[in-house]
Amino acid sequence: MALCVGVSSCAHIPGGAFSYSDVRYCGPRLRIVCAIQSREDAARNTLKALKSQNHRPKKWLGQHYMLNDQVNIDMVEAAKIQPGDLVLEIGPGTGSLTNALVEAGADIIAVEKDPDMAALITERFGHCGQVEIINEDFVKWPAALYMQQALRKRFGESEPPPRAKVIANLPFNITTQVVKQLLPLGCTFSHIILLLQDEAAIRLVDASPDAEEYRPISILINFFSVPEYKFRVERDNFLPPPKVDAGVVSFALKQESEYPQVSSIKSFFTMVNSAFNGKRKMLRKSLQHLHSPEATKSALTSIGLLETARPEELTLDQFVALHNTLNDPETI
Ligand SMILES: C[S@@+](CC[C@H](N)C(=O)[O-])C[C@H]1O[C@@H](n2cnc3c(N)ncnc32)[C@H](O)[C@@H]1O
Repeated sequence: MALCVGVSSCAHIPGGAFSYSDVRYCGPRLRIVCAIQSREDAARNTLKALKSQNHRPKKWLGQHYMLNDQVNIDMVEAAKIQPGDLVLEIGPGTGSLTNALVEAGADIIAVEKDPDMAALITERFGHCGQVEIINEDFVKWPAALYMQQALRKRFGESEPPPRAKVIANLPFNITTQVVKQLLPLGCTFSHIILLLQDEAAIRLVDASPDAEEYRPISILINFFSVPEYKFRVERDNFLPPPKVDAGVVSFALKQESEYPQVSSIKSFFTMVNSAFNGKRKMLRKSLQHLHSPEATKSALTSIGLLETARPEELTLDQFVALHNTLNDPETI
């Protein structure tokens, strides 16, 4: 538990607010926590920061800024941030979520694509040893490599190897890409907390074959993580308000030893993607460029399914069994 033992300095931050630094006791070490603005000022400061830069939110970058600091605090709580945690934030924008992370005592690596916002957040948090700002497009940024190096630099070769967390009020247009990019990185990240379009949030956590939008990404999510829908966020909490409400989702990432046992992850997902290419087609047809229809029929019946099975009828475990049966020469 972080115990604030004294205010040590006070500084002005863009947007007219005052921030302060304090000293916290965090387990074995004392830690300086900086740049905390008063909670009720979050919306006002976001507006002022944008105005001071004459900044109009850029639609093509999905810039919908959070005005309700309680949402930021709830996201930080959902990520179970502890003082000293290393956190990757995607798209910090004006820094309202960054501020909540700083307040929780995290060290933050914030990747922002918009140079204007990167400059604004550098001005706001550059003085603070807790925040490193990187002006890059996240989808082209080598997240695993950079974060592994950052973990080693902070924690050395300690055992078990420490993992970072990811938190983001994500631009909606890169949601799927980010999920696909980050979920297989269970040796680097332990938890990923994302604020998404509510419809996407519900769809991503509901990976049962009965779900309307059961797709390869549903299989991918459950293969690499344990997803959980956390809470809904009404659209009027954002500036400008988006056309739809949002929702917060948490993914607890599995480590490699916890993945379902398949002989090759690559060939497993090749099979899953091929299966759904022919959605509503029987698997014996959609998989015929990988396995003969006879082999698929025989594998399906040997794992207790009908030889007419279609991809939307199979659970993750059944896909795993199908893959392993089809790829084990002795069982066919
Ligand atoms: C929905 S806003 C969230 C801003 C801020 N975190 C908040 O909660 O108010 C999304 C942010 O992501 C940034 N962004 C958009 N595409 C990005 C990308 N490919 N890589 C990194 N940042 C991106 C935008 O410039 C914007 O600052």
